Amino acid sequence: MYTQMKTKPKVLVTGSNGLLGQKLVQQLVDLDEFEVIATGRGKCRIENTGFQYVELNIEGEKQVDEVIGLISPDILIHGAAMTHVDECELNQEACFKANVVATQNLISASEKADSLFVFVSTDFIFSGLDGKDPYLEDSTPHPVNYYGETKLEAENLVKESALKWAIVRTGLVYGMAQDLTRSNIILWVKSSLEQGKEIQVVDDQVRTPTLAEDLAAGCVLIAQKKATGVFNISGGELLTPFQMAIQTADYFGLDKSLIKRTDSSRFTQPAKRPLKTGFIIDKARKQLGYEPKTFQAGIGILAKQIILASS
Ligand SMILES: NC(=O)C1=CN([C@@H]2O[C@H](COP(=O)(O)OP(=O)(O)OC[C@H]3O[C@@H](n4cnc5c(N)ncnc54)[C@H](OP(=O)(O)O)[C@@H]3O)[C@@H](O)[C@H]2O)C=CC1
Ligand SMILES: Cc1cn([C@H]2C[C@H](O)[C@@H](COP(=O)(O)OP(=O)(O)O[C@H]3O[C@@H](C)C(=O)[C@@H](O)[C@H]3O)O2)c(=O)[nH]c1=O
Repeated sequence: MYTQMKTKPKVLVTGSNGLLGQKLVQQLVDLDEFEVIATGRGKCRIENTGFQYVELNIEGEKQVDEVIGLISPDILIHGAAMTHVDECELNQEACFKANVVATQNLISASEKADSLFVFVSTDFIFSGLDGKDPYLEDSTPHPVNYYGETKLEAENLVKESALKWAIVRTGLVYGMAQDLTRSNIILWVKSSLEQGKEIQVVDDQVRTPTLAEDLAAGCVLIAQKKATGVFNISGGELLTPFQMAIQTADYFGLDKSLIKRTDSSRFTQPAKRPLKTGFIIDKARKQLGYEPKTFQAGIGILAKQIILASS
């Protein structure tokens, strides 16, 4: 279960088996400044060592109370969520439990432990219809899908709590990790083109795609500085998915003619996507010293990890 070591401040991570979670645990362990407690649903799927793993389904109020009460983390980084946006639209009860009820469980338990609560949120709290400028930390949210509604509701629970808190907003995270339960844009474009499949890709949605390692690095900076408030932690380039797909094809020398440009009126998914999101990241740059990789450099990092994973 868990052995009290109490030599360094304790950081507890939720969602450790996920894309962000695996990168976050790796960076926290490598930093060697914290005692790292990784929590996740079911068995540990992280390959590295140097941390303790505790099974924790955060939808269980009693289990959350027991684990947080026993560990009493100095910092809790809450990345766990139901992240399949379409699945969230179609199964709203499951989405509410995973994204709202679970967050309330963690808040209640953390208030007793007086932890710094770092909540990972999303650009999907915004409508994407507020004009061409990317979003600032104080922009007004208007979610257009249920996933976005639950993440906004969770943000408000955090803000209304008695906790010291930070909210990390990011968007369109891409990267490679073990046994992921969902793909991400570079991986699905690359695998589709390698299989000779034609893909319809929108060119009217705008994002600031974010390398998973950069998102993790932003969360680590907040933990190190015990920073509070809202921080936009994303890539620094505004790109459409079509532009991202073309850059991915060019990088891997794949057939660009398979990428068919479309737009949101013709390409629809079960859950509506906000049209133009993306973030201004000046506050994180100035206050945290955060500096993301370019999208090109991010693809290069993924390319190396794909080669390593297949060797
Ligand atoms: N990916 C993206 O593009 C973006 C993500 N975000 C936010 O970043 C955070 C991390 O996202 P990402 O790493 O990509 O997502 P993943 O889906 O890769 O990871 C989410 C993790 O949460 C875990 N989880 C879900 N429900 C529970 C539960 N009830 N108890 C315990 N663990 C649970 C999942 O467990 P299991 O592995 O068992 O399924 C999974 O490991 C999320 O909060 C997401 O909303 C924000 C913007 C963009
Ligand atoms: C699958 C697909 C997606 N797209 C576009 C739609 C969208 O803008 C972009 C990514 O679509 P996906 O459905 O893969 O990812 P999506 O669910 O939109 O990703 C979201 O995940 C959640 C967790 C977040 O918090 C958001 O920030 C965002 O990253 O690519 C196409 O154009 N063609 C396609 O065939």
